[in-house]
Amino acid sequence: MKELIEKLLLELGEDPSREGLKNTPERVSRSLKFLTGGYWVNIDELVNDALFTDANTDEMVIVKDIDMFSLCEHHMLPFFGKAHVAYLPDGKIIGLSKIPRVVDAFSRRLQVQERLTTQIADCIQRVLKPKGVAVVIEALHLCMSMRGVEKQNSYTTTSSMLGYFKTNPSTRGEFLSLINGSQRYRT
Ligand SMILES: Nc1nc2c(ncn2[C@@H]2O[C@H](COP(=O)(O)OP(=O)(O)OP(=O)(O)O)[C@@H](O)[C@H]2O)c(=O)[nH]1
Ligand SMILES: [Zn+2]
Repeated sequence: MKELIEKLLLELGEDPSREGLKNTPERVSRSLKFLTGGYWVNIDELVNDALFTDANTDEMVIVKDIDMFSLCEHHMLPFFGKAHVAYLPDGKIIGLSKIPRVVDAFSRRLQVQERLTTQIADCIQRVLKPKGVAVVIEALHLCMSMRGVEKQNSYTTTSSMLGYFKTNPSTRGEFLSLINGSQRYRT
């Protein structure tokens, strides 16, 4: 990858041997590997030690305002914002930290926001088998703000509702009202 980055710098009209760029191919390569590290995450290993039996919890669990950073697959530019994830337990709960970890595992790839949203929901549904899962992501796409159509404040919201969140309007309504005071709206 380092050689490719060096070639890219040349194509851009830069001098890869100048002081500031000398280690750039190495840095970019490390950085890109981190930003796409989600391809190598084994989701089952990630969550399996943190699934707990709990017959008493049957109310909605929500983790909201999870920072997410991803790369759009069309331009390889960042899109970033907040993810809100909820589930309705059915005899099992998941370690809370695993929810942001699942968000990271699917964010750190080349993505479109819609697919990222469904992958997170499908993953939680598959490993936890709850009565329902809801995921909402609000994000700003740099490919729409620093280039292209150049709109600075246009957030994109996507959602994926499974189980009760899809079939039961009051469950969906409760989730949406609980995330309505989310960080993005407060700032
Ligand atoms: N649906 C969806 N589209 C996205 C996402 N990220 C970027 N895009 C869009 O992907 C499209 C790619 O369109 P093209 O016309 O092939 O690319 P382009 O000429 O660079 O388009 P502009 O961005 O309009 O300049 C653009 O409309 C982007 O806004 C995403 O997460 N979801
Ligand atoms: Zn893009």
